[in-house]
Amino acid sequence: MLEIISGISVKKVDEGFVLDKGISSHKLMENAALAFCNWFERHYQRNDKVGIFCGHGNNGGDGLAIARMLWRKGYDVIVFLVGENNEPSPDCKLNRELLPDKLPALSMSHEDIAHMEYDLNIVVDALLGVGINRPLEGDYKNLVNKLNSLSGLTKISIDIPTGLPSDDCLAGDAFIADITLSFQSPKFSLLFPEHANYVGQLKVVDIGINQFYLSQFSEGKFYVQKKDIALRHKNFSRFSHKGDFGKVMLVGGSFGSMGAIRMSSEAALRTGSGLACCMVPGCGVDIMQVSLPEAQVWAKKDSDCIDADYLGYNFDRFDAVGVGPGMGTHDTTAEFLRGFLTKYKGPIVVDADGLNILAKHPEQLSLLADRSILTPHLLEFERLAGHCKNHKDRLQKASDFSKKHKVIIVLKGAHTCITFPDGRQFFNSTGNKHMATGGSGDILTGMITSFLGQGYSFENAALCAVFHHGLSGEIASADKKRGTIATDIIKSIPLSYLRLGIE
Ligand SMILES: NC(=O)C1=CN([C@@H]2O[C@H](COP(=O)(O)OP(=O)(O)OC[C@H]3O[C@@H](n4cnc5c(N)ncnc54)[C@H](OP(=O)(O)O)[C@@H]3O)[C@@H](O)[C@H]2O)[C@@H](O)CC1
Ligand SMILES: Nc1ncnc2c1ncn2[C@@H]1O[C@H](COP(=O)(O)OP(=O)(O)O)[C@@H](O)[C@H]1O
Ligand SMILES: [K+]
Repeated sequence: MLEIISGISVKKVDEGFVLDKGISSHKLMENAALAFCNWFERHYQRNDKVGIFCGHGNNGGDGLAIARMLWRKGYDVIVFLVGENNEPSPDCKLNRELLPDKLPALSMSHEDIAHMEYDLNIVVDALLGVGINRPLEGDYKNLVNKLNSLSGLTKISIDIPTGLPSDDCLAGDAFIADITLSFQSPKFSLLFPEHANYVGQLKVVDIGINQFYLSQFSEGKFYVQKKDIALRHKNFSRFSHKGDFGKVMLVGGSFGSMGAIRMSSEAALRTGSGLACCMVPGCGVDIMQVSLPEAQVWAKKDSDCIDADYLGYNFDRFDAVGVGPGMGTHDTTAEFLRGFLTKYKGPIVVDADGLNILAKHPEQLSLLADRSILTPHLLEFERLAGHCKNHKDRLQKASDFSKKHKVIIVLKGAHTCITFPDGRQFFNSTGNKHMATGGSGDILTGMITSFLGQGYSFENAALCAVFHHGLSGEIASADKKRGTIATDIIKSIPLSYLRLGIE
């Protein structure tokens, strides 16, 4: 699991690793540059004209090393030097000296920036990295704004777009990248929705600092990738029966909103549940039975929403229950939820209108069993936890809320963040904007409930479900892009398992 560490710690990791392993900081920079070039070679042609803009710190040093390596590989490279009035860092200085004589390197004066006209296909931003300690000013600011105004070329940031602070929200200007290639672990602020347009696609490349070493600097924040997830799955044997795969109940739906619970239920089945039963109002029985014959249905005749009469049902026969999709927030439904939370002490997932009811009746929060999983999107979270100034504040509030109520918060969005009561936060790496389509959250509810029902720990259920949900979204949208709809994501759940070699 990749550690997400603060900018200050990056510096300590860097210095400590160099001391501990007896390698030079120059060698570490060479590793970083090589990792960048290996990635670059896989994506770009040698006839592309590459402009590499280098500052006076170690980020600039990376850019200079990259320029030298790409030029040696036969790329058409021009280096632009900025901040020459500042004292360069030692490794930046060394890499300036190591630039081959024949490689064009231009010092950018004030005037050059104002009148810059080069025919480039690719701009590489190696101006400033995690060492930024104030908003951009002077030449750096002018150049970043100039580069941002260029269109029709690919813009790549090294480690972090110049101008973005590594742990805080942006104040001022920043480079707008199409792709950001972050070294070793993603910097915290790259995961904030406010910065999405600056970061573009996020890639993380290994530069050889091992995770064991990094874990000394752990701040309890992790970036979850494919290799972290495969091992968290349970193995089922040749003799496994329906019971081993779990019986789950999905509660929700109301007149005119039956699609949500239908999708949650199908997602639970596609995730592998042995049995899925849905509890719906009477008006939804035909819809469920016709559209999802694999699910059992339990309902009260002639009802339009789940009400307190549903409390007579024996929920204890289920291994896990998901509650909320399409359920509405009627008073009688709130009464049901109060009774249900009092009665059922197995693993639960609360989503959508279940969360909206909790926001309207905060006294019900104390009824949640420890480690209940709540899956709010950003707005649902604010209804529960109050207004958030920005994403950093929101993440802190998620941590406080999780600790206070001893629940797991799955804060949905790009890089969905899973927060545990002990303060750990896991950021997901899968998914894309095409998942921002009605119903995709209902699918996640079904998936988490399914994993809980299969006997996964709370942690593994949340992590595996969020990862597969995102990967299913990526697979579904590969050819449908903007036309992707939620049911496409459900159909791709089996393919997501296959990508991880899980049968
Ligand atoms: N372990 C790792 O991950 C590795 C990290 N590596 C790389 O190192 C990068 C971090 O390097 P870094 O610390 O030298 O910082 P960087 O941002 O290049 O320059 C900071 C300089 O800029 C200045 N300055 C600050 N704000 C400013 C402003 N607004 N406008 C103008 N100037 C400003 C400030 O000086 P000041 O002016 O305050 O005296 C300071 O001297 C990291 O992002 C990664 O690319 C890899 O090489 C290897 C392994
Ligand atoms: N830009 C994005 N990148 C990655 N995942 C996204 C993005 N937008 C939305 N998602 C995912 O799609 C789901 C949307 O959930 P939600 O907002 O509850 O939708 P609904 O209420 O329509 O079911 C979440 O799991 C979220 O993480
Ligand atoms: K940069």
